[in-house]
Amino acid sequence: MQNELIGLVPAAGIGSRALAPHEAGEATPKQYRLLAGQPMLRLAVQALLREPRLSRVVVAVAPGDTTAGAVLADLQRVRVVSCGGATRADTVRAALSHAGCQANDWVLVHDAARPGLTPEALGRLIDACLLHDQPGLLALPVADTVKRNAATPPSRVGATIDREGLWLAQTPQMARAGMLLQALQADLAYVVVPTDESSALERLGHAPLLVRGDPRNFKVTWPEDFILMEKWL
Ligand SMILES: Nc1ccn([C@@H]2O[C@H](COP(=O)(O)OP(=O)(O)OP(=O)(O)O)[C@@H](O)[C@H]2O)c(=O)n1
Ligand SMILES: C[C@](O)(CO)[C@H](O)COP(=O)(O)O
Repeated sequence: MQNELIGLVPAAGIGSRALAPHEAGEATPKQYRLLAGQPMLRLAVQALLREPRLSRVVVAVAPGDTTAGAVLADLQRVRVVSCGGATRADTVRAALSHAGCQANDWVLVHDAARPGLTPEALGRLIDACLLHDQPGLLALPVADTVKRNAATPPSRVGATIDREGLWLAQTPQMARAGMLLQALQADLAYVVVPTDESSALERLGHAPLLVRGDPRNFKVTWPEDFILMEKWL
């Protein structure tokens, strides 16, 4: 049997940085906020489903979350699992165990907060990983001059960082399911939690491929990002 390509969307975050200062803690998690009339999670899942090589998409939500089931109910090839954890890495690790995939299947982990994923960028990532039989991720070379903040407030420049060779990581990040699960399990021994799948793989000595992403695939993180993403969409 051929190895499956499976989308995995961690969607158990609360979107704290997306809250405007006046918004209460009761606000809707950002993945369910509407963009062009559609919940952001639904748009991110649909972006994956547009790729015919993906056999299915698994969406991992926080225990007790009933919203995802409702907003994704009519989509084929989608399964919601309630195994969200305290960090994104915890959510992805648990979802891998619930996804029913074989060790050699490919998993494409994609943020619910990146609804602007283009079919071209997704296709590039899959082509590269399959061609080289290597894990990989979408990313963009840093275009701006990079500053490090000084240690003491107020914010001021502590140093200018050489941007040569620096890339900003996006998602999807693609790897064999077995390799990724092993990396995320090994990672439990570290104090610093990996913020993406690539970091976990790097700690095991892997060097995921950097595949050119797309500016439209930015992560909706701050309140003003909703307006920008809506314009793109
Ligand atoms: N415990 C967590 C934390 C994050 N995520 C998911 O990881 C993706 C990227 O995370 P981010 O954009 O940082 O989302 P939040 O953690 O929700 O945002 P914030 O850090 O601002 O609270 C999102 O799809 C988010 O739902 C998750 O599944 N489980
Ligand atoms: C995985 C990721 O989107 C890569 O840029 C990012 O690391 C996740 O966001 P977070 O802010 O680190 O949770």
